[in-house]
Amino acid sequence: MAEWIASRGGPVTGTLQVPGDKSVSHRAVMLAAIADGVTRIDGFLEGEDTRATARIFGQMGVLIEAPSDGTRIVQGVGIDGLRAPAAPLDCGNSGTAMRLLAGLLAGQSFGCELTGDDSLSRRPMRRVTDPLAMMGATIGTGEDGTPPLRIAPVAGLRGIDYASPVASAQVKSAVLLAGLQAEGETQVTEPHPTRDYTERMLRAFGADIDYRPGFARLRGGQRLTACDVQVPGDFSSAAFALVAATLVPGSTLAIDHLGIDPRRTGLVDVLRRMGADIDIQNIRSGPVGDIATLTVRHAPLRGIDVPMVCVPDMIDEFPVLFAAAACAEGVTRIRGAAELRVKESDRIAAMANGLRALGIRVDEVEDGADIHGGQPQGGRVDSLGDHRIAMAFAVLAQRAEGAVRIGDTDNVATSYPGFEAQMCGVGLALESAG
Ligand SMILES: O=C(O)C1=C[C@@H](OP(=O)(O)O)[C@@H](O)[C@H](O)C1
Ligand SMILES: C=C(OP(=O)(O)O)C(=O)O
Repeated sequence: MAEWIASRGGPVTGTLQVPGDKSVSHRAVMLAAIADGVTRIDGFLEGEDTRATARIFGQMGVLIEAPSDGTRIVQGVGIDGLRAPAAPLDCGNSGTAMRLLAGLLAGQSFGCELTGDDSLSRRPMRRVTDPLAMMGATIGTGEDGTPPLRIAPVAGLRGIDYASPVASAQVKSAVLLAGLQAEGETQVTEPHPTRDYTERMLRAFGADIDYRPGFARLRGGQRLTACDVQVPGDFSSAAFALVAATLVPGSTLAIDHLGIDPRRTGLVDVLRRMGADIDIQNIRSGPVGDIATLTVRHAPLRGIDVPMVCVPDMIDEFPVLFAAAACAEGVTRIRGAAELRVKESDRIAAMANGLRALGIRVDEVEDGADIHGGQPQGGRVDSLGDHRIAMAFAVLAQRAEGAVRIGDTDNVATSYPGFEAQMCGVGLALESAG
């Protein structure tokens, strides 16, 4: 099991271009595979999660070439062209892969099994299997609605009008992907708008889909047409360097070619409220949302009450927000974030325990925490195999009094391959242990 030692580095400086967006990369492969024609994907995230998605379509007879890093050429087989896989489909660590594939495969005429690693095997799947069952799918789960998912062949699905109880782009996307193959219309409403890449990309692939924040509707039986995809940099990956540059005195960092969709950039709003100095420049529009250059300079932070309305727009950024809050003056209060408990780890507990080990007071509640900012000490923390927890502590260590040893860091490659090298390149002190 890999470990890191992270400690105070120099100021965070230079220009960075982070790897491609994970959400867009998953969807690009999925839609390209079931479209008619050949799709070229550039900027594809070479992470373990998105590679698992590509591998799974290979198992179902889709030819996907990788002429160079970050490029995929997908020979689409059409919505009715997937072949029954001979073996279980391993989603690895990826909730996005498993939940979206559950929707995409629920209406197929062949059965299959979706499996995952230990972390994914503990995550809740009823949030997708319940609405898919309402559409006529038969999906068996393990105890407590956990993976593996055993999807039975069906003769057809029927559209539904689904009011999702949870603000989750994965749930919305699973229902829409099933709806594409269902009879009649499928409609999804959300308690709070979430990232709309599935809607945007379905439209780019030629589907007739009606959507606005918190709402999407499409007609079943539509075919998709291949459409080249240029994947922007992943804001969730950029968040680590963004916070590191904010925390370390003397820093000025530019992050280029970054997706800045408002459903993803809640952290920018929250950090600015805490006192951060972040500029967004050179905004240009792309098919999956605007891209821009972010420039961030060091600034002292103060604790705030994080507005609950921001939570879905920064759902993957909470680990690194905990790190920022630990170095802020005063208390940062997070509420309405219970979803964090069912990610790759229980991210509230993982961050609270790690911060306490470094001398920071954290009062945990079911749906959040109060983080009492102070001076983090060196020490040992466990990332519990969760990529974002590992990266968040590497950032926090840049302000710690003493080295921070971070356990179980292998899964960083699921979302941010090359994190160590990129972070060292802009000034962070981070090395593999032993
Ligand atoms: O749809 C997506 O690509 C994602 C949605 C979010 O999950 P939820 O839908 O569970 O909020 C996010 O945490 C995940 O990293 C990616
Ligand atoms: C929650 C995450 O991903 P997923 O749900 O795809 O495993 C994440 O990347 O932080």
